[in-house]
Amino acid sequence: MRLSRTTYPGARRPSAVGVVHLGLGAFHRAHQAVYTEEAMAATGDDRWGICGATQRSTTVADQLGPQDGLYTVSTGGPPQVVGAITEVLPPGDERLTAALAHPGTRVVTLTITEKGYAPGSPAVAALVAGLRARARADAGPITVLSCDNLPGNGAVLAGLVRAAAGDGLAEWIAGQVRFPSSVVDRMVPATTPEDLAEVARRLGLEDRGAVVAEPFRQWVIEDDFAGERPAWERAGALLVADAEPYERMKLRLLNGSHSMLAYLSRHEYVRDAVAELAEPVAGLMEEVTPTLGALPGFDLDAYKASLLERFANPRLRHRTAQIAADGSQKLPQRLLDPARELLAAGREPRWIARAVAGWMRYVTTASTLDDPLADRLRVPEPDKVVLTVDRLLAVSAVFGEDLPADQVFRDLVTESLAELIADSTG
Ligand SMILES: NC(=O)c1ccc[n+]([C@@H]2O[C@H](COP(=O)([O-])OP(=O)(O)OC[C@H]3O[C@@H](n4cnc5c(N)ncnc54)[C@H](O)[C@@H]3O)[C@@H](O)[C@H]2O)c1
Ligand SMILES: O=P(O)(O)OC[C@@H](O)[C@@H](O)[C@H](O)[C@H](O)CO
Repeated sequence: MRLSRTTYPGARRPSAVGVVHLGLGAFHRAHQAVYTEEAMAATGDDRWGICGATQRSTTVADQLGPQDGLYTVSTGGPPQVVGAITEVLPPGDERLTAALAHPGTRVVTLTITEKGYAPGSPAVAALVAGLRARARADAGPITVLSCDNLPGNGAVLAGLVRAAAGDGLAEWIAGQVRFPSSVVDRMVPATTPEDLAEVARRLGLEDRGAVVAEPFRQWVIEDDFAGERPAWERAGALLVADAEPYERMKLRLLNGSHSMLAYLSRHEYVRDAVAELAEPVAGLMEEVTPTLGALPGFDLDAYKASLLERFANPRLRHRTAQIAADGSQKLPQRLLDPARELLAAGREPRWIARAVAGWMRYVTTASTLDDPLADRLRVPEPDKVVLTVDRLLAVSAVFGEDLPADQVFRDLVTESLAELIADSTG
């Protein structure tokens, strides 16, 4: 029997939709939806049901629709049923515009992946159509909250929305919409068939929308809302004036290390890769530490140690291939920004160069390349190190104009790539 509000009548039943979410993947279900569920439980304010939409495929709608939006999150103990999602819309569903224009909707959250922030993104187009309808309906203020792994994600999204909306909507957006940045953290691998089988066994019901996550979770949100919001702080979210120091720490230490593991290891899962690569990962973390802003009272050494433990979590089947995908969209904020800052300070970003060389080996040797810039990342003779480094550094959408011109960086990457190729052929 399948999980649904009929077979599991005890699930939370929000009284209204208060949040619209774009990009209803595994991460939203294990992160923002859980915070929202717990905020409703803590306050008794049940108006914060989530209307979730997908832009790319009908898979999630097919999984969650027949389950009335219910699914489970497993972090080690028994699967927990989450009832916060009340509507699931497949790509192109016209109800999305109506939901964004409804006065009860006060917040839009997004997890549309890094490439979802490219100009012309369908998610941004859908958001702008909804905001236009909301302005016409005079439905009141709304907060647009990016939850993707990008620096300054609020400002980036605001820029895309303003550009797509044009002058006609500019005044309304300026008065009615806020775009706070937020930093999100919880490792949530794509669900595997083994995970689904285990959840079915433990729950006694089939759950095709199940997600498996690590126990740790963090959400740092800039406290700049246009109107009401769920009391996420009651579920542990941190409301701050400026998320940037958290963002640097998380993107550079956690996500930078994740990418290094994905490109330097041949293991299928992160948990095994980290056993092999503990030294380079620790080296990378030390190397980027001078580029992190001050976080008074925060124990950085404990955080770094905890990351190594989190990566090694034996319950997580986090595939290195999933993290390696879309590298052209991830390298700049995870590895290249800190490299620039280290170079400017006269330091050699050796471990970053090694991770970048790992990416170069990966994009030139992978049998299929899952990356929006895949066509530009093909190199005719991948065994020729200098040529490969030349060709890939010239992709300015990834490396800008400055890094290719930096001889120290070029030499470090060339040396590392030569070593990696020698290691894999020798
Ligand atoms: N999974 C994690 O551990 C994790 C942790 C922190 C942050 N995040 C953030 O959440 C994002 C999504 O992760 P996930 O695990 O849910 O992935 P997922 O593959 O399960 O879901 C991705 C969602 O993004 C949508 N999407 C993909 N490409 C898009 C595009 N070009 N335009 C608009 N929408 C697009 C898909 O339709 C899907 O709904 C990540 O890219 C990251 O920014 C994930
Ligand atoms: O989800 P992505 O594709 O942006 O990146 C994969 C991982 O590096 C990342 O998702 C981490 O699991 C996450 O950022 C942990 O909070």
